[in-house]
Amino acid sequence: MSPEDQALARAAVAAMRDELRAYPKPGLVSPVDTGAHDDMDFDLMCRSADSLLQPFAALAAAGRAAERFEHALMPLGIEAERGMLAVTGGVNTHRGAIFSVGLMVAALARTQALGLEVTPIAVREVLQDTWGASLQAHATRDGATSHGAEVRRRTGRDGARREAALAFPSVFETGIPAYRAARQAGLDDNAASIDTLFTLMAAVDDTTVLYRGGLEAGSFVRQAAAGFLADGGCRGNGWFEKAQALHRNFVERNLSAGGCADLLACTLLVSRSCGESQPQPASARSRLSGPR
Ligand SMILES: CC(C)(COP(=O)(O)OP(=O)(O)OC[C@H]1O[C@@H](n2cnc3c(N)ncnc32)[C@H](O[C@H]2O[C@H](COP(=O)(O)OP(=O)(O)OP(=O)(O)O)[C@@H](O)[C@H]2O)[C@@H]1O)[C@@H](O)C(=O)NCCC(=O)NCCS
Ligand SMILES: Nc1ncnc2[nH]cnc12
Repeated sequence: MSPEDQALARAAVAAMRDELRAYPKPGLVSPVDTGAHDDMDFDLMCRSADSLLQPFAALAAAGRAAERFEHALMPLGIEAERGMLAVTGGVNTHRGAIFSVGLMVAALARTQALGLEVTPIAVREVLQDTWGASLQAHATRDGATSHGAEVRRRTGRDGARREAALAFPSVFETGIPAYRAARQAGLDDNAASIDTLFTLMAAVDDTTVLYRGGLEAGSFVRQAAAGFLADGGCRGNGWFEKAQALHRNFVERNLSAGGCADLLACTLLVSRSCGESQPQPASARSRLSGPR
């Protein structure tokens, strides 16, 4: 594995840790509380993210060499899932992230290897050209016993595998533009991440929500997120308290959009790898972010 592969793996884990640190995220785990989860907390999730350093470096190396999804990327992903479950004592902390962030890592590495300028458009095109056909086959593969497959049978809604087959519209058409606009408006990294999370929640069919609460819960999450954004999102007055109130509401309803959290991590990884997020001066940070 090259130093470039290792750097990409470190960037991926950093993006996942930043997603974890962001607060307030409705129903999700953060340093403040465990949200709507009784089997995982912030420390466990950080250990889970850290366990992915070596697997992501291996995925970067495989991606750089344009190795095939079925023969290289998928077995590496399954191996990473095994490692994660060993670290967490069997709790599914990051199965979705291994898949989505792992594919971003592979696509970023391949984009570098081709000598292309690393932009969101280039990364998406490389993902599509290199693994698009395999990801489409993966999306329609029958016989999976996952929660996502059960949601598909019960509701007809698709999740992570369809998202990948379409080369992650939620990341490239929703998350990255939202994060870019939020940073350009002067929001600090926490507020921009929360604003992006709400934008994703308003747009995505998240199978973790649909598994727990069915289509009704899916509509509630999308409407709650759209309402927050219509009120100004993280640019509006009192956004922090409003997001905290929604967080409490989601916990009461036992809802949490784990898939959107993964898509936020993908957004942070690709945005930063494409040089889209520069650190801000401390004065702007304290002016725009709510209390932590
Ligand atoms: C492709 C797989 C991810 C399998 O996908 P499938 O949909 O068949 O199965 P699930 O096991 O349900 O996993 C999907 C996970 O993806 C996240 N997700 C959900 N909706 C979306 C979406 N629209 N777009 C993208 N991603 C989405 C989500 O992951 C997060 O939530 C998990 C934790 O949530 P929690 O509520 O706690 O859920 P559980 O523990 O399951 O249940 P309870 O607590 O309620 O009891 C956590 O994983 C987050 O990351 C979905 O869970 C994939 O597994 C696969 O094919 N793997 C093979 C390896 C591979 O190919 N890797 C590729 C390497 S590049
Ligand atoms: N912060 C978080 N809380 C719960 N599930 C998640 N999956 C990925 N990130 C998560």
